[in-house]
Amino acid sequence: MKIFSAAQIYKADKLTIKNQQISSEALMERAATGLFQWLHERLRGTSVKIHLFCGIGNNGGDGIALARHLHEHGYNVHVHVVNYSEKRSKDFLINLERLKDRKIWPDFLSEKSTLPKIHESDIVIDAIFGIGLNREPEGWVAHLIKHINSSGAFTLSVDVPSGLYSDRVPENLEAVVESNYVLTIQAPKLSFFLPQTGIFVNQWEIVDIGLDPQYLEETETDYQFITKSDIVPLYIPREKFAHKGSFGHSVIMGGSYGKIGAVVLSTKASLNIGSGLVTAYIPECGYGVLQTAVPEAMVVTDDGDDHVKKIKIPFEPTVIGLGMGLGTETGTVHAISEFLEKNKTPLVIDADGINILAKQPGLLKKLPPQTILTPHEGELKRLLGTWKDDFDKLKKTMAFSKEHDCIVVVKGAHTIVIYNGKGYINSTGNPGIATAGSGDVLTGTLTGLLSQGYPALHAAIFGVFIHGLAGDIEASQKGYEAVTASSIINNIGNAFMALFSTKQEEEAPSGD
Ligand SMILES: NC(=O)C1=CN([C@@H]2O[C@H](COP(=O)(O)OP(=O)(O)OC[C@H]3O[C@@H](n4cnc5c(N)ncnc54)[C@H](OP(=O)(O)O)[C@@H]3O)[C@@H](O)[C@H]2O)[C@@H](O)CC1
Ligand SMILES: Nc1ncnc2c1ncn2[C@@H]1O[C@H](COP(=O)(O)OP(=O)(O)O)[C@@H](O)[C@H]1O
Ligand SMILES: [K+]
Repeated sequence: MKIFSAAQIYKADKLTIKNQQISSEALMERAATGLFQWLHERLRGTSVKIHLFCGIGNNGGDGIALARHLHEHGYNVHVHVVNYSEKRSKDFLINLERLKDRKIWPDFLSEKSTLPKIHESDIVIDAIFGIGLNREPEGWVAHLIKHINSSGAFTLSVDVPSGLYSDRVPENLEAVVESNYVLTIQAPKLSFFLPQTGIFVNQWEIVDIGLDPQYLEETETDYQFITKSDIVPLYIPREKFAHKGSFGHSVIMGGSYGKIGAVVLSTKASLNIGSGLVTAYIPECGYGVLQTAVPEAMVVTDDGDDHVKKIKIPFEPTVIGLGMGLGTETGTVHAISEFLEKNKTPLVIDADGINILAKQPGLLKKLPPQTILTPHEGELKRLLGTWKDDFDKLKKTMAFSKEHDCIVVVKGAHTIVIYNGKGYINSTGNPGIATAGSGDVLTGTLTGLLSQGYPALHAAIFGVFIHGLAGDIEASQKGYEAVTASSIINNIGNAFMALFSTKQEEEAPSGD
């Protein structure tokens, strides 16, 4: 699902009006109808008090038009126009007149107004600012937003939570509506998915207003929200006469005294995602553990007892996943540097592997093309240095990925795969996955996909999705707290099954 910029949405808007020969006001009516239907299906005519806070632009226009529909169906509506500017939009004014024709008189809020009382059991519709927000709200509007946030009332935002930009972090985080639900017009916005701005969006859903399909289809976007329909086509089916050699040989390299479990997890994940053969490359101390914990895997031990210190792999692997639990002992850093200087095998690099690259950035030039790096925020900072905010972080990661021709998997609640100037935002996963070792499972997953011949970018996008889905399946049965890295591995198979389930389920264009 594409994530369009505000400028692209405005362009789609214009083209739709031209190509479908409809007025902008008719387009607003489509939005209002979609919003109304969503609410009406859930409220079913209840007498709950609904406060609509409407700005004076088209976002406000959507709100005013929605108020009319609600009123016509007998709802108890209270319309407050947030009069932050004299520059009212044409379609706002048309809808305001229609409202007045029906004898609904909004109250006009300005700097001097007393704020309306909002009871906890009321509903707030937030249509103050949409994607037209281009500066911080004035003090009194910020104050109103704080008032809404502290009311405790269920808050539904139209298009975006008011005060939230689609592409940058607001200066005053108290001047942003904390939405319970966002009904977003046509496509989600980038800010919904980043930690600093996504906190204002609890759940979201799309209201489809039928913008020009050709434009939507043909326009390239910097970011995509990756859902099941993007993932299924990436799958490589297994052939009947395939044998284990057809699915490659993964090496999982890592571990040190006290951190052998990281390699166990990656090794198991690599097997579970379908790697033909898996060899764990570990220091001597982990031999017994590995052989016992993962009988399917082979083990090659390093000369080092407690940590890796001289890398010798006695065969040619298909792919190597390295770094989990590796440590950064001087001997290990030296061994990894020496190894990377000569290595030509495709790589997935995580954890201490990334930390070693950060310490010796010269090694980045030696990485094979399209090496996959899987940093969490801390590791990414070591690689890139600091950033101003989440948007700057993405820009810097894109530049880094371009410079070194690597795929960067920025891990988080919405993991984002960055490559070739594009960002692929994952839709699966839950806070239960924020648990020790889940990153090791991800590295094993990606390694196992590369081993089977998935192109590197596909492996990253597909693997991140399956990993999150496996965690979702576990959480749906056990709750967030009980999700462990091992339980994610155990659900990889179920995640595949869910991907190809023939159960007729519609893909909901929504997220939380
Ligand atoms: N195709 C679609 O997607 C459709 C979208 N639709 C809806 O339209 C919405 C976008 O509407 P919009 O362009 O009128 O902008 P909106 O957000 O209402 O702001 C209004 C104006 O406020 C101003 N302003 C900005 N910041 C400010 C500030 N801090 N304090 C004070 N003023 C400030 C700024 O004007 P300025 O003063 O800069 O000239 C801005 O233009 C969109 O979110 C969706 O809900 C639907 O109608 C159907 C079709
Ligand atoms: N709030 C969250 N929601 C969903 N997934 C999360 C969340 N927090 C972390 N994750 C996922 O958990 C994994 C953590 O990886 P990492 O920090 O490397 O853990 P470890 O080092 O313990 O293996 C990543 O895949 C990340 O995307
Ligand atoms: K809004």
